[in-house]
Amino acid sequence: MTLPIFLVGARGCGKTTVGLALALAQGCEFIDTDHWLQEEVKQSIATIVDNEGWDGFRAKETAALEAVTAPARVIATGGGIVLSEYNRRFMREKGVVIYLCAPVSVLADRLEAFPEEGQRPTLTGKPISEEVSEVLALRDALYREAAHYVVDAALPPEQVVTDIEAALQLARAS
Ligand SMILES: Nc1ncnc2c1ncn2[C@@H]1O[C@H](COP(=O)(O)OP(=O)(O)O)[C@@H](O)[C@H]1O
Ligand SMILES: O=C(O)C1=C[C@@H](OP(=O)(O)O)[C@@H](O)[C@H](O)C1
Ligand SMILES: [Mg+2]
Repeated sequence: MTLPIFLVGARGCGKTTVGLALALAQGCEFIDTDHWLQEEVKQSIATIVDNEGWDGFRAKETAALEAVTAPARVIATGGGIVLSEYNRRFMREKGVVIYLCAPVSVLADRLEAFPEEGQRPTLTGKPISEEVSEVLALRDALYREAAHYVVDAALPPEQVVTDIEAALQLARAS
């Protein structure tokens, strides 16, 4: 049975985009915790945060992570999933965790081009570039703590998929 594959990393690193391509390449099912949750509660993340605050969203996010975790799935998580120690341990124990790592400039360029405000309400109230830099400084160590493998997510999506597949080969051989 194939373990679930969890993709973690900052907003804009490509978890959703690369996750879908990886699932197609591996013949696995693809699930995105944010999409699953928004469909489940019929509300955008921005609305959940408006109504219940970030703590309310984080509790729902953990429940979504638990609900979607199953073998033979590629699971794209939200950028803040690693804030919870429970989530970090859960993913490491249940599957293979890949950190899609990209520099602030790449992340900020992507988020400026495709902000998707309903899915990504501001975390700090600051301009995108400043926010990305501040948030990544706080979270990079958490992504690394959660991950079994780190890949360069600044590369084109097809190359990121190939690099993840190489990491998965290593994981399966060990
Ligand atoms: N490797 C990549 N190269 C170029 N653009 C990318 C790459 N990965 C994602 N993108 C683009 O960046 C934006 C954010 O990607 P997304 O997959 O939603 O990131 P995340 O789910 O990590 O927040 C999208 O518009 C997507 O097309
Ligand atoms: O970084 C974060 O705290 C968040 C990232 C978003 O997902 P993406 O990383 O897919 O944009 C989404 O879960 C929510 O807006 C919170
Ligand atoms: Mg996403």
